[in-house]
Amino acid sequence: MPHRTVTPLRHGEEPTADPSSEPTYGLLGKDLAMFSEAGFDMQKIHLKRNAPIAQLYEDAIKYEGAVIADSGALINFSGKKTGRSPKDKRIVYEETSKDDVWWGAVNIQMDEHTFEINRERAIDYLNTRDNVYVFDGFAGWDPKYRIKVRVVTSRAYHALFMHNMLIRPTKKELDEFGTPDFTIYNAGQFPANRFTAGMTSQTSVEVNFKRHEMVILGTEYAGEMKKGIFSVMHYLQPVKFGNLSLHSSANEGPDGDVSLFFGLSGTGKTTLSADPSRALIGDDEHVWSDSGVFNIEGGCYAKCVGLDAEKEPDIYNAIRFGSILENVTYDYATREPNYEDTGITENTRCAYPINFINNAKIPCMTDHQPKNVIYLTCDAFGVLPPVSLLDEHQAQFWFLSGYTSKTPGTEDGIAEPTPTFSTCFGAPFIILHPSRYAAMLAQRMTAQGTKCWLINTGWIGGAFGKGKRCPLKYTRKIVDGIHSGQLAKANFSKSPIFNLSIPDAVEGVPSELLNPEWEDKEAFVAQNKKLADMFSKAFERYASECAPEVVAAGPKY
Ligand SMILES: Nc1ncnc2c1ncn2[C@@H]1O[C@H](COP(=O)(O)OP(=O)(O)OP(=O)(O)O)[C@@H](O)[C@H]1O
Ligand SMILES: O=C([O-])CC(=O)C(=O)O
Ligand SMILES: [Ca+2]
Ligand SMILES: [Mn+2]
Repeated sequence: MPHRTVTPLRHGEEPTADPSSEPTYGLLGKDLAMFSEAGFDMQKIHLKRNAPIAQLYEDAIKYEGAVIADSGALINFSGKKTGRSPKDKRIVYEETSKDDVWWGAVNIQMDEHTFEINRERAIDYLNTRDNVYVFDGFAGWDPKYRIKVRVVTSRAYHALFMHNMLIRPTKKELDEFGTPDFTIYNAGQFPANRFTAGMTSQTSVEVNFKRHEMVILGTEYAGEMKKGIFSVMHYLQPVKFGNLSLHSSANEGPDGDVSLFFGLSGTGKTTLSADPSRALIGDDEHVWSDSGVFNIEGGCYAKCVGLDAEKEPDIYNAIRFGSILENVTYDYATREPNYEDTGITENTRCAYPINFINNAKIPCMTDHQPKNVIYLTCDAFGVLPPVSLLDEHQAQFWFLSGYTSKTPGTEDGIAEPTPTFSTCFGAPFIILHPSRYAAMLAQRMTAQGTKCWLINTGWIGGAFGKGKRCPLKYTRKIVDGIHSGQLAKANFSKSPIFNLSIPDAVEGVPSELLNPEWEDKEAFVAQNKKLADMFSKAFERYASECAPEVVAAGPKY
């Protein structure tokens, strides 16, 4: 490609006025025809494929009201929706996947015809835009199991987000990209028609495994795209390859010991996997294959609320040119992001390419099998110990339960700690019956002799309102103790009701902190029972699918 020098522009002049010399088109012949066949008006729309970061910045600033932060990151806003919309997510009922999908509250059915209507609505909308952005990249670092993903969107910010979150192709890979394995049509700026069959709001996020497509209407929250691809992997990896997809972060120590950190949103996957003494494989979505562990993504999507340069330096320093801050407010005079402000949402985020983390392991995969699996839970009841060791049946019980608690303030209408049981630590993303993932996990952990730990990053010394959140510095020490092998050698005592094995000492952590018991012992036991009741109720729906030992590994009283 010959270089073209652009002379200074006059006010209002477009730098890419001549589309034939647009360096980022990169689509010719068959590749271009693919867009016409999909319904795009190629005479009219200005298609920018894998555009350079700088161009996406310019467009986001010009057309979307984005601004540049003092660090060089791009600050964007997602509009009305500032989090995912699980109630508006649907899976198309069709013959190729219908027998594998776990239909119900998590995977809501959509018929094929309605998908066609929404797909056409999305493409019609995109055809009305002057600029349409395409990002072609990969999901999955292991070349054996990766898929080619195409994102088509009307917002430069969405293209940059997926540039950061997918695996970026080399020039050669882009030239030879060919037909994608999966395509996202993101028309999130445009609403779904509420009178279309099955629509309950103006938001619709829908996945069609037969067409290998996803359509987004009525939400501009960028996380929908990332978690949409995760859902695709939760189907493809087990069904096509026999691999286990995981809502977890992963890192590797200097001796090649791999840890997986499972946990629901906000429990600490990103925070705890960023560890200066270990190489980061990834912060949110992985696959445990026959040959090891690989990251699905090319980037991280970190929570920004209360972000502190001293407590989380790796994440703080990753926020620079190329990173996207989402729904973070800023000081108008200095362009400094205000991480304390939750005025727009608690769920402020930053998306950055994983290579912005100093000790990222690139390529983001390992041929070592996990030595430690850590379940993260943020317990607002103040019942669970900061760390405990689970036996193999408890490991399955806690995985299927997927417990954490939401705390007041995070969501509207949450007045007291609200337990959430999100199976496989990620119910909104799973496609198959949870017992299929649980069985694969158990089989792998047993085969590898993997140890399973439960870490409570939530309240200790009392429930929410009385106790305090376990200080991050102590949780980090606990994680260090797991990695050094020190914790496995500790003496353990059993907790009441939940029967968890609690170590008596962890280097750098005050011993009294390790035992969750409150001064008021009666109140502590009552609180244990309250939570245990919730566990038992939540587990009812899985009980018939698991071995009696797994059911028996739950709380007893
Ligand atoms: N003891 C602790 N351990 C871990 N995180 C803590 C602790 N105390 C407070 N935090 C805070 O909790 C939050 C954990 O969020 P994190 O981004 O790691 O969640 P996540 O599991 O990656 O969620 P998601 O899947 O939504 O990305 C951070 O804001 C972190 O600063
Ligand atoms: O998907 C999102 O919006 C953020 C995330 O990682 C999660 O909720 O697990
Ligand atoms: Ca995260
Ligand atoms: Mn996540």
